[in-house]
This record gives sequence, structure tokens and C-alpha cells, in this order.
Amino acid sequence: MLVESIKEVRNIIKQWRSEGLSVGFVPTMGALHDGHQSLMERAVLENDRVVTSVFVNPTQFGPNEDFEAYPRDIKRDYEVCKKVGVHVVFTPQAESLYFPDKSTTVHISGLTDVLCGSKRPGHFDGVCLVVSKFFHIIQPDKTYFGQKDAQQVAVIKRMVRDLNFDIEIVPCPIVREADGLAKSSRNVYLSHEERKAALVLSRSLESAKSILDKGERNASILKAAMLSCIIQEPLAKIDYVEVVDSEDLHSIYGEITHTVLIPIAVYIGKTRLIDNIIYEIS
Ligand SMILES: Nc1ncnc2c1ncn2[C@@H]1O[C@H](COP(=O)(O)OP(=O)(O)OP(=O)(O)O)[C@@H](O)[C@H]1O
Ligand SMILES: CC(C)(CO)[C@@H](O)C(=O)[O-]
Ligand code: BAL
Repeated sequence: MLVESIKEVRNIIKQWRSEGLSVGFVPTMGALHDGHQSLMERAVLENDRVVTSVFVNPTQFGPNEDFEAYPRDIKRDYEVCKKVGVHVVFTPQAESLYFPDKSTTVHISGLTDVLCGSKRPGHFDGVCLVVSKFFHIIQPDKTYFGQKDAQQVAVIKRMVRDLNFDIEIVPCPIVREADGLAKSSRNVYLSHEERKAALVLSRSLESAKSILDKGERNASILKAAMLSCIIQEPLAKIDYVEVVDSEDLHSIYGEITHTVLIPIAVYIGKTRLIDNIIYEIS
């Protein structure tokens, strides 16, 4: 069922709750692909009822970012959700979520000062505001987020802790194209040449993994190897390449002694893509 009204979605969930049913939630910005589908499939397996939101959230886009251009196809998205077995596709209007005075903000400090947070000022405030609204409206038992946006997972977990949401966050693995490119709604922006060039992201992460597999533990050497891999691609412009603690996202410069997150953000032409791996040191 496609539901636009907040009141209606609340009533549906109230009814489910009165029947003792569990509720899973998958927030998305639409233009659904296999990455989103994997989150929805898992939610359908683990919950009696599933809500997916499709909302291109204006407050998480910077003034020079791609809010207008972001791909939108609600008809197709609805078909994908129905096929997967999602029960309600929630598509609120921005006017019903936001008010002109913008009185309330949700800011998670620390974790949002680095990586995408420092490159996209205000981005995580927008994400946290809209996700906290959805959590209040839907009050799910479990909610599903992709590891492709690893910093988003860390930030949302912190918000759930700090605001006492009684919701389990379920991080889901990155789904990739056959050649390694992480699935992303923004991949549609890529020209044929750029699509080939975009492989530099997964290639540089694979090279980091094989360097670690050989026993290298110096984070600076690892970073240098990844940078030199990416700069060989003329269409690529590095936004960041980091080696960070997988929990608190602090940069690591010296010896890697425990599990690390290796997140990267690279412009391919005008399109900014992100990817990462988690490497466990046993
Ligand atoms: N390749 C993927 N594998 C697993 N989860 C994914 C993947 N791509 C997106 N997701 C997850 O789907 C949810 C909704 O993401 P979103 O709608 O922003 O899609 P997206 O493809 O990440 O778009 P973009 O990166 O262009 O903003 C997020 O939790 C995100 O991490
Ligand atoms: C969680 C989210 C749907 C909030 O708009 C968005 O940041 C996304 O798609 O990852
Ligand atoms: N998946 C993250 C949404 C964004 O880039 O705004």
C-alpha cells in the first residue's frame, strides 16, 4: 500500500500493534536498486510487517548538491517494494514533515565532524532529523541500514542510544555490481567512461585488503597505497581516503591493532561516490 499521510501510516501501525505484530522499517530516498532490495528482503524475513519510506530528504542536501537532480521514480519503486513483500510504502510530502521556522535540530557531535560530515556540512543533521521523525511516526522494532553508508550507521546508532529510541539498528552488507562497484542510486549519473572509471573505488579498497592480508599494519602506508591507486585514474578526484577506528571513527595514523573501517569518497567527474571495507584484525 502506498501511504502519503502521517496520520494514515500511524493508524495502520496502531492496528498492527493491536494485533501483536512486529514492525520493521527501511528508510530510503528511492530510485531503488538491489542494495535497497537486500535491506527490504531482510526486513520482510525478520518482521511481521515492513514499512519502507521513499523520501528525498531536502534537509540533508547542501546548497550546491544534487537535490533537484536526484533520481525519482515512485511508480517503479512501488513495484519493487510490492515484489519484495513490503506492506506499506510511506511517501510523505516535505510540507508535512517540515515547518518554516525550522526550530528543531538533531545534532550528533563528534562522529559527524569527520569523513562525510566534514565534507558535507549539515548533512548528518538533516539525516538525523528526518530519521528521528520517521522513528517517532513508525516506532519500528528493527530498522535496516546499509553499510555502504558506514558513517550513517555509526551516527544513527549513537542517536538511538542518546535519545533512548527502543529500536534495534540492523546494519546490512554492501551489495555490489558484478565488477565490484557498490550499488548506488547515484550510479545513474555516470557516463559510459565514468562508469568504467568508478571501478577505482572498489579496486583501491581491494588493494588495501590485500596489503593488510600480507601483514602490513601501518595505516599511513596503507593510505598512501590507496591514494596512489586512485590518482592513476584521470576521471577521479579524491574527496577523502581514511583509515579509522570502526566504532568511534577516529583516524588511525600509526599501527593498526584492531578492527578498522577504511572509508573513501571519490568524485568521478561530477558524481561523488562513497565506498568502504571493514577489516578485522584477529
Ligand atoms: N549498495 C548498497 N548495499 C547495501 N545497502 C545500500 C546500498 N546502497 C544503499 N544502501 C542503503 O540503502 C539505504 C537507503 O540509501 P539511499 O536511498 O541513499 O540509496 P543510495 O544508493 O545510497 O543512494 P546514494 O548513495 O546515491 O545517496 C541506506 O541505508 C543505504 O546505506
Ligand atoms: C537514511 C536516509 C533515508 C535518510 O534520508 C538517507 O540518508 C539514506 O537513504 O541513506
Ligand atoms: N545514502 C546517503 C544519502 C545521501 O547521500 O544524502
